[in-house]
Amino acid sequence: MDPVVSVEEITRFDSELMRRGSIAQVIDRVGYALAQVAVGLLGGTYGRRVTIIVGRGNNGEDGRSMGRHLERIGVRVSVVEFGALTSLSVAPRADLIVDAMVGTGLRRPFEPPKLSDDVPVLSIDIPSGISGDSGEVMGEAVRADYTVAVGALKLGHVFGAGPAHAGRLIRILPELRPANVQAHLITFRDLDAVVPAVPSQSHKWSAGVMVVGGSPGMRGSAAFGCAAAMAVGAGIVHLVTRAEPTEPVAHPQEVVVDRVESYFAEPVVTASRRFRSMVVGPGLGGSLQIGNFVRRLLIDSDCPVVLDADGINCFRDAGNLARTLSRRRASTVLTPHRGEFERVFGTIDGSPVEACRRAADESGAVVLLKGSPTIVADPRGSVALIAAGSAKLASAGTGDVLAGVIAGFLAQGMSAYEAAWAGAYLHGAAGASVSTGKVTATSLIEAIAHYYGGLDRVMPPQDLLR
Ligand SMILES: NC(=O)C1=CN([C@@H]2O[C@H](COP(=O)(O)OP(=O)(O)OC[C@H]3O[C@@H](n4cnc5c(N)ncnc54)[C@H](O)[C@@H]3O)[C@@H](O)[C@H]2O)[C@@H](O)CC1
Repeated sequence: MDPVVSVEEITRFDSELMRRGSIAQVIDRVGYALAQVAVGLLGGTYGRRVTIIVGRGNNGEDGRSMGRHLERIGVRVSVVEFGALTSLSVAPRADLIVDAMVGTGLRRPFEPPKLSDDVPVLSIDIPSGISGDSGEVMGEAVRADYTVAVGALKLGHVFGAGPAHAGRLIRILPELRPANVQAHLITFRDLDAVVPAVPSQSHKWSAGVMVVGGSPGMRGSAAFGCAAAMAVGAGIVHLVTRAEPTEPVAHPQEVVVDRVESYFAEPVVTASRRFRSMVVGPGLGGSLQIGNFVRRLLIDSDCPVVLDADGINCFRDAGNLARTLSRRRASTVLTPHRGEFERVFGTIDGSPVEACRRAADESGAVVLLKGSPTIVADPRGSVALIAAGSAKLASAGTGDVLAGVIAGFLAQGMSAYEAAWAGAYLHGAAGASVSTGKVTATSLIEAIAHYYGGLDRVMPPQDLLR
């Protein structure tokens, strides 16, 4: 897991360095490490020319320090003050332009000089003009070919326009970060380390998953959840679904279908005792009776639950949801998209990470907010960020697949927090590996089964840091 810090966290850390009088040494180390990266990119030092555009803060100081180290090893360096510059587009005599104009200290809309399109640009820490917290462009922003993150990644590397402006992200001096960072970026190594090994003594009920969902005319979602749980190793999957007596129920062949005419909690609670996890919600529909059914099921069942879609929608607000969840004896993972999240927990008008952390604290559940990146917050305060996804995943049914994957992991004994972030990473990484333009729920399930089956062989093509 790679720590990801907010601007507030890093500013506090820098102030502490200044208070201890060690900022100058730190900047010297940063400059040395940056110079090493530049030499690697330039393929040597002899005859190489680097133009460094510096601002007035520590980001600019990093640039100056880098320049001194490059000069020492024979690179021809020109340092240009950002304020004195309007254009670098006319015949820049450089092999590399370094953007050290403004880093995490960005406070107002930025107006970059025009940089040449022909010379690669390396941004120090974060491209100038990108907010270190939201990743949004403030005014205009530099489009870098390389961004060298100093110390920990910043939220702005992962959110908003940050990834698109950063180019290839390289990190130096990872130890330069505050202690007790709460947000972490999930990487392929993390998934690889937690995926459950199948125990030699296992039988199908060791990892049974029950999916409760579907209503007349809304069959697909629950079926996708079932297939996804099987793809990641669920031993047996039962689908409890409401259907008209004559209606065919689409589902994978291996799934056992318990067709009910109405949703009543008691028999489902009794049946749930054999299962290790449940998905509640996909295609369930909404009515007073369904709301009561979901509440009863959550309170009376001892199974870890992934509460998705209509399962979340049947709660009026966060207080209403928290009251029910506080009576549960097992863990809960909520998997809202932004609309579902805001309807229950209120509009996100600041940091989505903070909003998600508050929602987890308020509800006592692990909250997974789908997006780019997906955020998973644990009620104990940890936050995982998953940037493995791709825009190709925005298609009907992919959310149901995610709920099924998480339930499959829960059934194999993973904690709710771990199952949620590992599920989101696998879902995103497998989705991004599909070569067709758009990912359908069916192709995604196949990709997940393939990716999961060969975890020890596949390489992670889309991690931010390589
Ligand atoms: N652990 C770390 O991450 C460390 C980070 N360091 C560097 O320190 C940087 C942060 O330094 P500072 O807090 O001094 O902040 P910056 O240097 O990023 O920015 C502050 C300066 O930029 C100006 N500024 C703000 N918005 C502007 C805009 N829109 N247009 C033009 N100028 C603008 C301010 O007036 C101020 O002069 C990091 O980005 C990184 O490069 C290192 O120097 C120390 C260790």
